[in-house]
Amino acid sequence: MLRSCTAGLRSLWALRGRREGAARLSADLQPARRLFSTEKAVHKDWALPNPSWSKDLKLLFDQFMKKCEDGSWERLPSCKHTCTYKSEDFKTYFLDPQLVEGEGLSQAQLFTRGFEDGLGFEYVIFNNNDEKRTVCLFQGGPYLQGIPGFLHGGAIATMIDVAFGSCAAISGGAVMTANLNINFKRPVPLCSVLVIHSQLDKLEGRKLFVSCNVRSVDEKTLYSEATGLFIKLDPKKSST
Ligand SMILES: CCCCCCCC/C=C\CCCCCCCC(=O)SCCNC(=O)CCNC(=O)[C@H](O)C(C)(C)COP(=O)(O)OP(=O)(O)OC[C@H]1O[C@@H](n2cnc3c(N)ncnc32)[C@H](O)[C@@H]1OP(=O)(O)O
Repeated sequence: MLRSCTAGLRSLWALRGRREGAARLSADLQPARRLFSTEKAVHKDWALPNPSWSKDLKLLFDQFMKKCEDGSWERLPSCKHTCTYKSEDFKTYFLDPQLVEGEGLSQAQLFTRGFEDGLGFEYVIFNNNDEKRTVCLFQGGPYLQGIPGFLHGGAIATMIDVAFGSCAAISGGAVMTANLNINFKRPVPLCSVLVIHSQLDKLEGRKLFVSCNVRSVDEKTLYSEATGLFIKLDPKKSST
């Protein structure tokens, strides 16, 4: 079931014009930290198989878990309510203390994890840190329909953005999407499994250029190709 979102949450990341000084932030963020820390109680990892996962998705998951055994790949855990992975910079520099007053962040959750099992985004991301690439295994559920029987392009774009974000974060840490370009080449049947291969192509100062292809499980069908630009957040800039 889709959950409701407060007006405050909608502006969560649109905070560049309202940044506070670092000293003031560290004092004012105390309520925010309390909110985040209470969420540790529900620290479930959603990037693990559940009964809605198809045979294909489970099979691929097992294959990649095997690749993790020698340390070359790692599975990224995924939490619904709070980010634990390299997200401290976001909290430190981008969280508006005003947002956490009242109901604020208590209802915040990751967009892609806001659906009941199997209805929305079912996915897991594996990182290869040495090769600076990721593989995202994604099953798009019935609530992500666009054209009848097919996945909504926005859902594909969302998943590409998430996969890119993880790939860019390998080298960039706290990054944000600046640009996404997607070529949708074939419609994706609803509830099918997609494999998104992302890689870092170029690192230029704070700019991380990434690209990906989105394929069927057997790799025979190329559904989409995309490129993206991510910017490593600059703490000096963001605290002025
Ligand atoms: C991704 C997270 C990964 C880490 C976190 C791990 C947690 C994991 C947990 C859970 C996974 C969840 C994953 C979610 C993934 C979703 C991500 C999103 O949806 S992000 C929301 C949408 N994006 C925005 O709202 C940005 C809005 N834009 C901005 O805030 C700024 O424009 C920003 C930060 C992108 C850049 O601003 P400046 O002030 O820091 O930097 P300036 O000086 O403007 O640009 C730096 C360089 O980049 C170029 N640049 C900037 N934007 C460009 C653009 N659109 N196209 C081309 N070049 C651009 C500039 O020309 C400049 O280049 P020159 O250094 O001069 O060569």
